[in-house]
Amino acid sequence: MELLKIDLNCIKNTYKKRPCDSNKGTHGHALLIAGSSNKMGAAIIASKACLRSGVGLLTVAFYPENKSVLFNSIPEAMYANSCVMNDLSPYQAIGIGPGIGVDEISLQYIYQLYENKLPVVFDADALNLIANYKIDWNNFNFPFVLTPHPKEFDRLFGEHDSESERRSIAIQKAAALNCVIVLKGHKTFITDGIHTFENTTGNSGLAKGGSGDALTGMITSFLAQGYTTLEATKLGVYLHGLAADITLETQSEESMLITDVIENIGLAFKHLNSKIQ
Ligand SMILES: NC(=O)C1=CN([C@@H]2O[C@H](COP(=O)(O)OP(=O)(O)OC[C@H]3O[C@@H](n4cnc5c(N)ncnc54)[C@H](O)[C@@H]3O)[C@@H](O)[C@H]2O)[C@@H](O)CC1
Ligand SMILES: Nc1ncnc2c1ncn2[C@@H]1O[C@H](COP(=O)(O)OP(=O)(O)O)[C@@H](O)[C@H]1O
Ligand SMILES: [Mg+2]
Repeated sequence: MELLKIDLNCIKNTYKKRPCDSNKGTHGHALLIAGSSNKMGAAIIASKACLRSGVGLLTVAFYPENKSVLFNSIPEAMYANSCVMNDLSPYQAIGIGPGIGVDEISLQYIYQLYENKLPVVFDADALNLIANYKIDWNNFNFPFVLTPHPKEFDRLFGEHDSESERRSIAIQKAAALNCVIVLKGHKTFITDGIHTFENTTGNSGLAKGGSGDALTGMITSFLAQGYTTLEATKLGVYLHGLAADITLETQSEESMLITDVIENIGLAFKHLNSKIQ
């Protein structure tokens, strides 16, 4: 199977310019299920990255006691009480997992998705819940993306000794589960079981807590805007890495924070737009 590079040429063919007569409804409404009392940072990071990636509306679902944390840091986002999150009709895409924890309460979020038809990004603790509670993949009758780092990948699909072993299992699993798998790392690998891609952007400034949470927000944003699971993951992974590379102009790989990277998503879009006629 040919390994295609996710570079500017590839992304130029994926990215659709924003129409000048659009409105917030045109760009979709994303639902992020993220954060818990000790990990509200994960929800804030994912939300900011989601909004910076062009979504029309964003609702974040988590425990009610943390409501003010969201409103104080992201006034653009709306809030849904995660305990009564049974009406998914307002949304176009769902991202679930960053910082939600792996207890029985968080498990309910996974159960609530069973009847859903919207595309879903499963990340972080959502992946750990699927692994810990041996959730049957047949419950997921909707398009979905898995975004594991190597440790999460091994929790889901068994221990592997090398990255090449993980890549070949990822291809098999993506084909069998009819999903897209994003195996994160230095050169993030993406597969839908038919095609394989390797990202060319990003640097070790991203090797810090919260970087993956931002990626989940970005991919969810692109799904809500109508990109397919494969397009949304390619765009998200490429722009996430490009924003980190642009951040090297003002920060080092050591000093870079994921919040700096999120602030540069705009420059990453500008760079991409400047290359498109
Ligand atoms: N500010 C926050 O609230 C943060 C919340 N986070 C959340 O905390 C929860 C736990 O996630 P973690 O990922 O930290 O914990 P995990 O225990 O799942 O994984 C952490 C370990 O995975 C390994 N790993 C990661 N990437 C690797 C790579 N490319 N190659 C080899 N090994 C690799 C490393 O050994 C690392 O210590 C998640 O829900 C996550 O979303 C984290 O994202 C950190 C920031
Ligand atoms: N050395 C590196 N070079 C390029 N990208 C990296 C590097 N290390 C980590 N990343 C990227 O940073 C993100 C880390 O995600 P993850 O491990 O889920 O972090 P967290 O859960 O703390 O948010 C992934 O997108 C990964 O590809
Ligand atoms: Mg993560």
